Amino acid sequence: MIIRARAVRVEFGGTAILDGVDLAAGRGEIVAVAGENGAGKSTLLRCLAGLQPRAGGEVGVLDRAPADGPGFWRDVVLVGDEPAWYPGLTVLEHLELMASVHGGSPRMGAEEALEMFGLAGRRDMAPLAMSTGQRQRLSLAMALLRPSRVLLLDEPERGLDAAFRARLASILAGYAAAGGTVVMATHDPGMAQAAGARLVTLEAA
Ligand SMILES: Nc1ncnc2c1ncn2[C@@H]1O[C@H](COP(=O)(O)OP(=O)(O)OP(=O)(O)O)[C@@H](O)[C@H]1O
Repeated sequence: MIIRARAVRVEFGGTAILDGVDLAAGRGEIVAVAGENGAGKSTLLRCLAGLQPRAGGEVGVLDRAPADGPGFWRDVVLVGDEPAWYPGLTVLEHLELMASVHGGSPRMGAEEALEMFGLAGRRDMAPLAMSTGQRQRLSLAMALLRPSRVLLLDEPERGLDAAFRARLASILAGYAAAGGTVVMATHDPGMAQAAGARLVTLEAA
């Protein structure tokens, strides 16, 4: 198993938000976590990313405990809240920066990412001058350009139009077909199904 969470418990202020949560994802698998607002999907993803202290249970990612350190983030990509954009850098330059930081082995070139994510016409813009959905496309493009083995996505469909959600489903299916593992929180079961995801529902604790 690439990802294994067992009996996870998270508390905020003494109240359990997650209790007895199990989740597993293998190589080449996409797991979509559904559930009502507040069920704890983002919290679970943060546990998998090693960013959320647990009151109980175990979490393993790539056979080790997730830890917020460079070794971990070389294999794992988390796309959650909107990232901070670098002032003065264009859309293309953000992608080039990501490609160069990741040591000459990006999963695709910056130009290819622009095409794949429908941003070719926005290449010279500042990210903050783009729409919400366009900025989400750029977040995803930067995540998919990096070499990785695990993608953790928190509502990746956020702000995306229907046509691009369909494209995202096929991009994620391709990532999994190449051996990657995806866990995503989502409110779009159709997109999850189109990606070939296994759907699990998180009940509020
Ligand atoms: N830092 C925090 N302090 C206190 N409570 C928190 C904190 N973070 C999250 N919570 C609570 O934990 C619960 C789960 O939140 P979480 O964001 O994980 O839910 P979610 O399933 O991702 O929801 P949504 O579908 O709205 O994104 C919520 O009730 C929220 O209020």
